[in-house]
Amino acid sequence: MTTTPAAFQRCISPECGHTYDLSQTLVACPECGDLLDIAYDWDRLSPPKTWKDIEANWAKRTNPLNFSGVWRFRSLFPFAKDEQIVTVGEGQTLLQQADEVAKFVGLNAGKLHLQYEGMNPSGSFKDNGMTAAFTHANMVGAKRAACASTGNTSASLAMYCGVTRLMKAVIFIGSGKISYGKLSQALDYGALTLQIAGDFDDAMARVKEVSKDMGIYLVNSVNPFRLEGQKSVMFRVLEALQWEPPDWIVVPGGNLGNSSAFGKAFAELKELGLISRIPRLAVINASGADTLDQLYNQHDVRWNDGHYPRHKIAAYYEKMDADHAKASTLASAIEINRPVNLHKCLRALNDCDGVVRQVSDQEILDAKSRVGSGGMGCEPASAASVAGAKVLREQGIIAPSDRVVCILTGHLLKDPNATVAYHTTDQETFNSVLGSRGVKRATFANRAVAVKNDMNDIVQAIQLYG
Ligand SMILES: Cc1ncc(COP(=O)(O)O)c(C=O)c1O
Repeated sequence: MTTTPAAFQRCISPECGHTYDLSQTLVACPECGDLLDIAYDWDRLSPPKTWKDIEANWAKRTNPLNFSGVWRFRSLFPFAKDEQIVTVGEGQTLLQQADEVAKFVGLNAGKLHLQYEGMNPSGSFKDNGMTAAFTHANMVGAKRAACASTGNTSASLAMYCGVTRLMKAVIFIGSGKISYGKLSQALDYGALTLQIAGDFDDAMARVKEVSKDMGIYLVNSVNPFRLEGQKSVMFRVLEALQWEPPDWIVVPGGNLGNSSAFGKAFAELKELGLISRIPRLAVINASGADTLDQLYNQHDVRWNDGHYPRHKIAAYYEKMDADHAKASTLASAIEINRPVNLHKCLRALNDCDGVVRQVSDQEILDAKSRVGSGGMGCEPASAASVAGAKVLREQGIIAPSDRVVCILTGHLLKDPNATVAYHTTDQETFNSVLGSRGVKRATFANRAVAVKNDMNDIVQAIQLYG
């Protein structure tokens, strides 16, 4: 008789590979300190054999689990019983063909798709993973949940706590390191919000310590359950493309949870025989927070069957500390110098024949304005994906005929300051918000026209500019 459960936690290091029961609350392997995966013994779980098997599960949309764009794929991450799942209807997001943005990127018409994760209930992709972590927190009877955040994780956690009343949210943010849109969510949804002196990396180190000491459930993406939910972004992309994998997935890289989750999703889908080809993955750093790009492209750090060069990574961080280097980009959501999922991301890059690039704040804002002109828009960090796709196109790594999916991770209204400053005619506002970050011009600005409250002047302005 087997005693190992069909779903369990497992250390990602092949040298360790220790497994743990789902009932344990862990954010690192107790044996070796590396990251943990949720693993499945598929032979005992009778996984779906075809996409039709999966679709059959969601015929009943009145079941909230099938309404959720995350949980309707639950047969691909079966760690919870239906009655344990906590959902607020997350993941109702859209893959949209974007021909105007394709022109900007340098792709043929019909070849660029934008995955609008800003349409989630809290306005960012985080809800995909939060519903999964929150479900696990509920399974283990947590009463408090905590995170460090650049703003979107905290908004999402605060929302799940506010809606369900199942636990209390404790949020750590670096002081001055969060946009007002995101801060307003945490405050309004009733989270205990701790602004600590320091940046995200400082807040992350603290929340880990405090959670351990006080037995608070940690929902940052070091929590392996988060990434199980985030796999569903790729399931929805495939669904929208009639289950035909694109050539490229391009995603902004901050803590590297998305990229790690996407790589895991594709590796598992291939193992299950649901796809025959894995798309290539491009992870895009902001230039002011480029740890992955530096390690991958300058220091040749690779997954190497799980034997990644720890000494090189440690030396890089030691130098960063010695130099007192701090991340700095107006894409505040990815202003992170110590990405917690680095090792998993290296695995994803290996599995998806990946590439890493960095883009400047100027490139991010120009790309953002092109996305916005398409009518939905995104926050600055999200536009790193589009800016990165453009760079890869220019370098000839992405071909004009490749089918590319860029992930738009957060809603335009999360950070209106950057957007308004980009379009402003007021030099002082431009300089204080953008100029200070090295942004020199608003290439695609759509300036407001100042006009007297006078019928003739208004008509003239419309005739002139409209
Ligand atoms: C809008 C947005 N984009 C991208 C990221 C980075 O995602 P990841 O940490 O999965 O790399 C974040 C993380 O906070 C985010 O809020």
